Amino acid sequence: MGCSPSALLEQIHKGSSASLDKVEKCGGIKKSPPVTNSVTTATDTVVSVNSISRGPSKHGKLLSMPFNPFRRELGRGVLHHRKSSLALTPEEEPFDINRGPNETKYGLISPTPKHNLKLLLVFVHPDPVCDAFSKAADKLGFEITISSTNPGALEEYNSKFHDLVLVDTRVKHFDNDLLCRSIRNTKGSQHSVIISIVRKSAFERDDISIASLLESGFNRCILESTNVLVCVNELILLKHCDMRTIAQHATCQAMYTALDKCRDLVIVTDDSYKFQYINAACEKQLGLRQEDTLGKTLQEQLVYDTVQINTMSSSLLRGREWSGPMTLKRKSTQEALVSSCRSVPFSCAGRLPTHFILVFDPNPIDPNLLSQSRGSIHSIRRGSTDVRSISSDYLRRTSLAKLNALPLEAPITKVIGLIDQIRENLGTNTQLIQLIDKVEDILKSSELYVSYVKEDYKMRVDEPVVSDLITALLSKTPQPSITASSRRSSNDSSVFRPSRTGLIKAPVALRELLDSALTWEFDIFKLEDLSRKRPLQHLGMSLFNHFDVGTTLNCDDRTLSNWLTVIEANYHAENWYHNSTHAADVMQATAGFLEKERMKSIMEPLDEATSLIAAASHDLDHPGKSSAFLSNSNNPLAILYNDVTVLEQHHAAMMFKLTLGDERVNIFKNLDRDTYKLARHNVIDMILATEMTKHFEHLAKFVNVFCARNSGTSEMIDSGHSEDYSPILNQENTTLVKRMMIKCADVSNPTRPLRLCVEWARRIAEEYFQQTDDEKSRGLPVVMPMFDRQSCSVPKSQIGFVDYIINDMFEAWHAFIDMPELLSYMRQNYIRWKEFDEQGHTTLIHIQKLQATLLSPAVSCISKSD
Ligand SMILES: Nc1ncnc2c1ncn2[C@@H]1O[C@@H]2COP(=O)(O)O[C@H]2[C@H]1O
Repeated sequence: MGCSPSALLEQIHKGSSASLDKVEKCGGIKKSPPVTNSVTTATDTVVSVNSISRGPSKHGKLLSMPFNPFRRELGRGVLHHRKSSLALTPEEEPFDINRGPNETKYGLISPTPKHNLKLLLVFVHPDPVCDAFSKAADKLGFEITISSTNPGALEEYNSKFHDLVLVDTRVKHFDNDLLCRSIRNTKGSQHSVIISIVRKSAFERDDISIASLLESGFNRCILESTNVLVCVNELILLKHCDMRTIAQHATCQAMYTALDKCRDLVIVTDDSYKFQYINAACEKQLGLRQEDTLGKTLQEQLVYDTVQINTMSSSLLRGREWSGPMTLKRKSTQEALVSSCRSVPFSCAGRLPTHFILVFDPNPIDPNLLSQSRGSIHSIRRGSTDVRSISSDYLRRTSLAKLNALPLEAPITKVIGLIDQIRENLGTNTQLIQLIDKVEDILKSSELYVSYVKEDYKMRVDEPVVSDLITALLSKTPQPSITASSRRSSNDSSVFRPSRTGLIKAPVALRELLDSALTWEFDIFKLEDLSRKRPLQHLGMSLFNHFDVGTTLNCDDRTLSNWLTVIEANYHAENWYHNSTHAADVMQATAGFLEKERMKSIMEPLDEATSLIAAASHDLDHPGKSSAFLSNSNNPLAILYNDVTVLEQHHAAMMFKLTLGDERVNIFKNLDRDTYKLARHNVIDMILATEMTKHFEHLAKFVNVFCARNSGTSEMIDSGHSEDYSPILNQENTTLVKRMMIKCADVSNPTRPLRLCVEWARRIAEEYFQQTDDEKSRGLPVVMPMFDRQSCSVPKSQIGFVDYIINDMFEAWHAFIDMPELLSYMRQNYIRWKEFDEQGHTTLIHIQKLQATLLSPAVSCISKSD
């Protein structure tokens, strides 16, 4: 589009902040009723302004512009203290950051834009009124000429072309009408404002002399005054209303001339698409005549498809520009043509758009070009218009082009690029094109997974205890933490103190137990017992050895052992659930997963090492309280992490702080910079993935990539192992696997043998109950009221946990990693929880009794010694 007529039009309307109220030749942009020459008193505060359109313009289309100078001045202080924003020239206009969108500054065309305003005072007898106006003009920086004779005044005017002429008409010393007519007959006088000063009494009777004054060419009559301030006020009004309007008039003339000469097709409508103006190119190319279009709508005359209009309206009515192809009909031939359209809303008054400007490219879009990629063109040829698809295609193309031009390579840009390629090859299959369009629209959403959780999932939870649990786990409520002092356990230390014996030599029973460290039935509670609550130290070293982590990190055993010691010391032994036994359990599960063939084929040694490290430290320094509790207690950690992923951020940060804080525990010290960076990234990413509020996001991403070929996870499970899908194993997908792995390890307890599963359930329930107790005693909001030790049904909570969190995740995970034992334990345990519930074994006491009887072999290892 060559020159930018829409911008030109905007200049006129926005710059003037005025409404264009009259199009003489053929109607036009209407907003306010036309006003006539009028009279104001110098003491009036509200000013009505006369029309200054004198004589038909060349194009005959415009205009007079009523304008309230106070509109933008209210609340801005005394006018003469600053340059007014109602400037006559662009240079005068100050930069105003508070300017609204409809008040955008544009220059006004003015014959002599930069000069000081020139005032001619015509007073036969200079008197106090003359004096007052003279002083006022001086204050405003006008260049003043005073004349006391008629011919003298004319001569002065002819030599200086004053912007403003004030004629004392109170006494008929000479023919005021004649003077005014003579000035008006001077070439260029249309740029001058001529004002008659009349007596106060002139308005008290029906004075026909006023009418005759206006008739002879005076713009306005104002009242005599000897008060300088009143005169200042009057002159300001004259400057900003009358004189500015002249400049606006000139600007409009210029702009409309430009519009009539430009090649683009320009249409101005009101907000109901009634024609207000069409330019010459529009008349010529579309076979329309301005006269015929007046009062008619765009739909009646030009655009027949309301869908197109509606699409455009949704943007315009919200004050936004719109662009897209539009199918127009040539009046003369009834031929349809598709033209690229840009439309802009603007407002003459108020905030809502009052008018729309539509600018069409003069070169119609070649329908064949559209048909090459979209089936929709066939409908255009037939005369009907599948505009929605054309339009969306056009927008897609432009947005894609923009996207491609950006120096970005996000997965979504790649995907959208691929989708576009697919669309290009779909030929005329409109159904598939529509599907692809839908897919693209959905993918463009930034909340791809979150909304699924919000909308659908939680609503299905009807059991109160489950609802409490799921809401607490999944809700993105802030996650503060407890105070630093209470975070330390009695034996912990953030600085490593080397043990005198160096590497710990495990007793035989413990070593024997560790021989089974890679089995899914591994008895972690026995390890807790045998290791005297240092399971992480022993199991960790054993697993590090097994996976040769020392070699991968180029790190000696002592440092690895020291690291485990420090990490374990920074778990809170007093926590029922989130202690180092849980860390060891997660590490053990991770090791079990890493042993599987599928994982071995994916994981590099550094992946294995960092996965074990992440598992061991994933809940480091956990305060034993849920995120919601911590949020409500305004803990410094919540402040530090701005309530976002507080605990997980802290676990990860704490791990690096401890590790890097002492060379003797720094297991990364021998890595080169790049490897360290990668290791650090891996560990942080995995720890952060354990945040439950992102549970479904991680699960869905994993399922999308690794289970996508099958219609659902259950199908994959039932059909056994899925050799049939092999997603690309790039770094991004490996990351998804590692996230899923640590997530599954983190909540694997319901998939362990019943004895272990029940003990974990008891421990987590105990931790939740303690939280509820704490909340009550501290007067904090009770986050999970159903987790009350008196009334909570532990089996119900476990059934819900499996139903809503565990089942889908482990089905998907099994489908990937091939561990049927996960599902069989999960299902057996589930049945047992149902039985316990039916039998009324619901409270912790009941569960403990069951542990002592039914689950007795583990009794000695699973009871919690202090
Ligand atoms: N058996 C369980 N019953 C209920 N909630 C559990 C169970 N196991 C784990 N969780 C919750 O799942 C969460 C996973 O992340 P966290 O380890 O931070 O905290 C864990 C517990 O809040």
